[in-house]
Amino acid sequence: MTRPPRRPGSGPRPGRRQRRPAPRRELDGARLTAFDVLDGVSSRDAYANLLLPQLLRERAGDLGPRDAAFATQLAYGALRAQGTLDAILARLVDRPLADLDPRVLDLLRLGAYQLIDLRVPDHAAVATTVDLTRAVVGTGASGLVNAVLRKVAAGGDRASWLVTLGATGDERLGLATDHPRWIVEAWRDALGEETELEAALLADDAAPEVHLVARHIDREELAQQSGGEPGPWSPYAVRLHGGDPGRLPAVQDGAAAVQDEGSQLAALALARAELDGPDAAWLDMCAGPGGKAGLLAAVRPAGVRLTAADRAEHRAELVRRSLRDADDVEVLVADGREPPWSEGSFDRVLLDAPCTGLGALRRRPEVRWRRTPDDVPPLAELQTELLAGALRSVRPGGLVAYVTCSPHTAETVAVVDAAAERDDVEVLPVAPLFPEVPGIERGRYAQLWPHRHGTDAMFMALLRRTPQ
Ligand SMILES: C[S@@+](CC[C@H](N)C(=O)[O-])C[C@H]1O[C@@H](n2cnc3c(N)ncnc32)[C@H](O)[C@@H]1O
Repeated sequence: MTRPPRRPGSGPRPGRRQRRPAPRRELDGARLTAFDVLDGVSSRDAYANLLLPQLLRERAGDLGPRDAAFATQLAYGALRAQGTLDAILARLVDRPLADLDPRVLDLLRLGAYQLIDLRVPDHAAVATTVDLTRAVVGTGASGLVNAVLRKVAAGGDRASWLVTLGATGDERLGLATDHPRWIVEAWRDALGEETELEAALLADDAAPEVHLVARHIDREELAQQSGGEPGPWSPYAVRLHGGDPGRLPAVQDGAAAVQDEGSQLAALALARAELDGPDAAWLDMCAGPGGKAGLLAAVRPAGVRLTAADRAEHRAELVRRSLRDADDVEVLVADGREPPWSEGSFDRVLLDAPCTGLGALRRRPEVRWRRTPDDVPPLAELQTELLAGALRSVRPGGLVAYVTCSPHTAETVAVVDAAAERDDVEVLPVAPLFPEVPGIERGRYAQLWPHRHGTDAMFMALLRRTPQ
């Protein structure tokens, strides 16, 4: 094990007489880093996918690659498994979990995760968590942590605990696959059948591969440079099995970028669809941070001008960076519900709408516990208004691609079905644009799934504003 990273406030307090420290095992840097991620998520609403890489960068001198990988597994795994861990801990702690010091609860989650899901020996999981408790909370809390974790260990692994918890139906499915019950129900509804549901939820609980998009580099060359393989669906995708994509020359110089293969297909749906009449002005209406705009800029035919807009200034700035080397692009700060451009200005419009993100939970492990069903109706209202704005922005005969990284019916089929009731709107089927991708039909629309396609659960619909 490498040296544990120093944390602010962990040194001796000035002005106090130093007692000789009791001999103690060295703190485990990977576990400490995982704890710091859980603590940031609980106490400051941090995003684990931003905080963890930052901590790993800051502590690179102290943590070796194996420590970094273990810290990632621990932090992401314990965050994903929070519902199951809390159900177990609630059985063993003699007060509501909300009454515990939040740091103690996070330490219990970290220890319990190692016991029920990882093959960490009981004594190592318990002893390292007790050491960590002494260091970050104090000796007073370590007795409780020790006692509770011993009971978790005595209860066996996750499968045994599921039996002990006695859950059935959707509750069991949620506990087995790390999803709150309302998301289990939303995925069942979106899948439209039962047989694949558990596989879909399990795939949504696994760590995703990193996908690259080859924007201005031959993808075979990118595959060679990165040690990855061409993706099965997008002609621009390379799938990586490890390594830090930020170190690749092609990513550093903007010729390639990190982008889920499903997001690539969503941008390609707009670019591939046939269009009658002029085809010179494209709009990405909700473009921040610029992933799909970057691919659209790279694949558009010569002579097409791309406008990319976002309501948030800082997101528009990220789009500017993503498009820094592209000619004939314009980046605007604009609200798609009340756009500054004239009606019918564009031939093709991409609306990658703000959504719950239920299709990208693999990348944001804590989001499944942060989101609630109450988030859905206001987002559906915003999506409906934005789709009306997109249809106003496109010329008669032009195309709108409506995309979300959520499969939730209220954010997908319901929004597009309602728009399609208009006399001047026609639905175009998406699946024929991707004959090489099996199993994407969702009625007239398309839906990607982690268990079928190894991508985020992206939804895509294509609408044509019919000439009147
Ligand atoms: C799903 S993200 C878009 C991701 C982006 N297309 C990409 O591939 O990188 C949705 C974006 O919509 C923006 N947004 C939210 N409300 C908006 C509005 N009323 N008008 C324009 N943009 C909006 C958000 O700031 C966010 O950047």
